[in-house]
Amino acid sequence: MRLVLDHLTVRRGPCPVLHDISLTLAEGEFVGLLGPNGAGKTTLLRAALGLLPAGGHSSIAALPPAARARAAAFLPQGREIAWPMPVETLVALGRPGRRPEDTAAVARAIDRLGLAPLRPRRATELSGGEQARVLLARALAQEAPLLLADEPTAGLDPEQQLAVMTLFAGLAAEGGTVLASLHDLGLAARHCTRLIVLDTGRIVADGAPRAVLTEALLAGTFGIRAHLSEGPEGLIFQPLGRVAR
Ligand SMILES: Nc1ncnc2c1ncn2[C@@H]1O[C@H](COP(=O)(O)OP(=O)(O)OP(=O)(O)O)[C@@H](O)[C@H]1O
Repeated sequence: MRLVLDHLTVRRGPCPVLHDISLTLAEGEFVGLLGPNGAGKTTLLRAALGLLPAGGHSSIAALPPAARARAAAFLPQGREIAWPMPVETLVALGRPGRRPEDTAAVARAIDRLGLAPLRPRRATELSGGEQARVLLARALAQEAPLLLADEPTAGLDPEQQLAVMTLFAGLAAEGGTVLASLHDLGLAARHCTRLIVLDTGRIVADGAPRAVLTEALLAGTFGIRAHLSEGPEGLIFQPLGRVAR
């Protein structure tokens, strides 16, 4: 499902923290939403979903609540689980209902995140990274055509980070639309089909990873210099140092 944002603007107090964002995400795209701390990534995701008051238009926020819940799944930034319930019960919260297809969707989400061994454990007794994967499984159990994820790889070990990026690329390859905020530019460069970079609430770059991650953008927006090359398995990106802005 397409996501269309048209002149989306969010104010916090007197200051706009998201300025006039217009973009269209198509089926089959895995888009990395990048930008330094405070750039507006979380604000954009939440406003697109209608979770924040915003000016302009979002095709998802405009839907009635039930249609919105079917259209879009959201992984918020907060990862702490407060409910002492078994992993399987928590994942099933993403897919309430007792039809066979609901049970199958929950089982698929548990399987996709490699959570089978943790299924009977109490969610509050898992490690931080394990809890993060449980919350992602809950979002995936919705099997919505659009997935918005706020820093989905934060707190995960390298294998699990790669697993999540591969999973998201697979969802896009199957026709889904994925928008994920990311701080790891290497993972974004390698796995995303498109990168959108925010800086102080505005889009400063949008396109294929190789075209977006220029020396000038890395220095001007992120304050870093980096190595970027084409490897046999895709782009290789390694931050090398800070630069004066
Ligand atoms: N409740 C709030 N009240 C006032 N300002 C806010 C509020 N929430 C966020 N902001 C401001 O909005 C701007 C964008 O914040 P946002 O959380 O969207 O950034 P981000 O790109 O997701 O950052 P990070 O990478 O640190 O998670 C920041 O300047 C932040 O200080």
